[in-house]
Amino acid sequence: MSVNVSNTRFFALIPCAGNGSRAGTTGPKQYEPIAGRPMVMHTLAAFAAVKRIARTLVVVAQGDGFFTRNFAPVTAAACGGETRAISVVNGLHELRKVGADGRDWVLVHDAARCLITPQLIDGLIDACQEDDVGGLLAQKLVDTLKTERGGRVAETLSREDKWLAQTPQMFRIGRLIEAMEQAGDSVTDEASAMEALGQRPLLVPGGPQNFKVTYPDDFALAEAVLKGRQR
Ligand SMILES: Nc1ccn([C@@H]2O[C@H](COP(=O)(O)OP(=O)(O)OP(=O)(O)O)[C@@H](O)[C@H]2O)c(=O)n1
Ligand SMILES: C[C@](O)(CO)[C@H](O)COP(=O)(O)O
Repeated sequence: MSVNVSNTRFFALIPCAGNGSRAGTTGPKQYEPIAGRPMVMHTLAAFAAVKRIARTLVVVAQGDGFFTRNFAPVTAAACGGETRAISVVNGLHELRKVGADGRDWVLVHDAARCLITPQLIDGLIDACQEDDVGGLLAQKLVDTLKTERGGRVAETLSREDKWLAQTPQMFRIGRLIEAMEQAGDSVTDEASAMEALGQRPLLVPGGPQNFKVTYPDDFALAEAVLKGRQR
């Protein structure tokens, strides 16, 4: 059964309060320069280009002065928590405080996925806006999948039904708050919180370029892609 989409709005929530401990940077990785500007500014530029997004809220760590200094055209809330899940829940409550309705949609997207494009965001909205549950960008597994025991292969699994979860992940704000609060502080994405409520989010093909900058080598790759797009 599809839902009435006429009055619902779309919000974006960008968790940006991590330390980037795997990235090997001196400060939080999301502010490292990539292709001429801080990583998170590429992420925000993609969302700014999607006109049907009513408002973008960036969740930063307490004491983070980046958005004050940079006067970025976004709302920043210093309500980041110990884990990504806590940052997201706090951000969702902040969205409700600034006027979002529980039935409005939210697209939660990692600041660290700075190669997201307006086309991918629009594609996710188009695919999910009439769905009862919502969904996420994801990438079908291309490699052969092994499990490991003691440094050796334990088993080769079928890759036919395996996808890598990406962001944005798009759900109704009210239901997502309920799901995230029940799932707890260590859940690693929004879809798994919804799954724990018995929901089956839509898998919407993203792309290999929408990777999360996580390890030191990822910065050069992200820079090459962004510079390629600027040409
Ligand atoms: N407590 C946290 C942890 C993460 N994030 C954000 O969630 C996104 C995905 O997290 P990840 O890439 O794992 O970032 P970090 O937690 O910063 O990295 P690491 O695990 O290497 O420390 C990032 O945009 C990050 O800033 C957040 O808002 N609050
Ligand atoms: C949400 C996410 O980017 C989907 O792949 C991922 O789960 C974030 O996890 P991390 O452990 O914070 O890197």
